[in-house]
Amino acid sequence: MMSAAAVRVSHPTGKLSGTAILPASKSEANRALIIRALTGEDFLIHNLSDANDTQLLNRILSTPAGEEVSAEDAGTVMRFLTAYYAATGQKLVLTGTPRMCQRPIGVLVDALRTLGADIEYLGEEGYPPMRMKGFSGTGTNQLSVRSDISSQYISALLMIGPLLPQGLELTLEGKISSAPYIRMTLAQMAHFGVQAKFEGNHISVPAQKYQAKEFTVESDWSAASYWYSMTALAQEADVFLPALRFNSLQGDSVLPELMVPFGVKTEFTENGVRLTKQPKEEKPERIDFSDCPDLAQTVAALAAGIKVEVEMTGLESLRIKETDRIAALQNEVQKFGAALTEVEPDVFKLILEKQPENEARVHTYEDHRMAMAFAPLALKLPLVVEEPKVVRKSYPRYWEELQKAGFEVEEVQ
Ligand SMILES: O=C(O)C1=C[C@@H](OP(=O)(O)O)[C@@H](O)[C@H](O)C1
Ligand SMILES: C=C(OP(=O)(O)O)C(=O)O
Repeated sequence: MMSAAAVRVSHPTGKLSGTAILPASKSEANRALIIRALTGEDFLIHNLSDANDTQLLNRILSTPAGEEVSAEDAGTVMRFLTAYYAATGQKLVLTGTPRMCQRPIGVLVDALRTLGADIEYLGEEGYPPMRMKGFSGTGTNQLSVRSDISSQYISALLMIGPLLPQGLELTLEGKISSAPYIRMTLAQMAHFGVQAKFEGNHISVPAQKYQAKEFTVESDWSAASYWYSMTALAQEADVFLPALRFNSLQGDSVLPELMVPFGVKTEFTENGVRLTKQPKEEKPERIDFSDCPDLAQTVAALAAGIKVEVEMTGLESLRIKETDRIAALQNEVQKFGAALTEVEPDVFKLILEKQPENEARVHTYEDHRMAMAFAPLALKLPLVVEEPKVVRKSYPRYWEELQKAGFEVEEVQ
């Protein structure tokens, strides 16, 4: 199924029940892997994600680096390794997929150069591939970095901060996008014995040593979002998601609150989360995705599927992810009778225009979240998802878990 050109997805009963297995968080796993590499010691990371983004980083870090390393399509791998190779003075070429070479990295490279890294762009200035040429460490420890493009640049810098001779004093300029991911980085650094201070727009990381220590990766709240969407779309639903925690490091754990207006009830139990349907109480208001950009596609697809008009903001960073996610959403929601229109700068309104297509064919733009966000709409009408293998980036078992939940997933051309 993973290699099929497309899958036809349907759900004969529209009723969902049972347990769905989530992948572990690739964000937490990739931070733990980088920090483990920085300690130079071996310790166990439990529940390491089977996501390709994590398996790839684990492979790269556990084998001697050759002359060229590919981060493939994994943003965290590209950004975290750039800082890691800079700080450890490794000399090699860092590249990725053609799309990765269109995802900007200039803010991070400029910051690392200021710290004393020698980095050369091999293609377009500001974009991978880059040649990492060593680290002189003669730079300052004071940095001002734009924080409105990607938090991954900040996380990458923070993780190498304790190893720099004078630590790191980081001033964040502009809006702080994806802020929970910065807090996740600091929380994981604290787990490994490194104390930092985040006040206002300033982060201070004194020079320190990481302590080798086991770490357990939590289940992935971003992946849970697709089960929230399925619960909202099903006629009846009672879904159990094991191992999700209320006190999560992940910003996407806002889902229980965010999904109330869509009619999903969340109960936390000792072993995980139970999702059931409840009446849709109120119309969802304008939703700001600045702190949880990976949930935007889930919500846009769901709103089209349950025919709820919604306003979405905080979407700037979506243009530079696995694909231009705004353009991709605008194309695909149309097939479900909706339109996503920018009504004022950075405010997008999803409105309902016409009847959904019979058996819509969803294009996935090499973006795992396009496949996973639209597949739940099969609870309403059968649909076709192209390039189903894209899910391997973060949730390789996605289609198997759908089948367990009563979906029919059949290979087609
Ligand atoms: O640090 C991380 O693990 C991530 C940060 C976010 O990216 P941006 O900071 O680029 O928004 C998020 O979209 C991505 O899936 C994972
Ligand atoms: C944006 C994502 O990943 P990355 O930026 O790490 O490629 C994602 O998983 O939605």
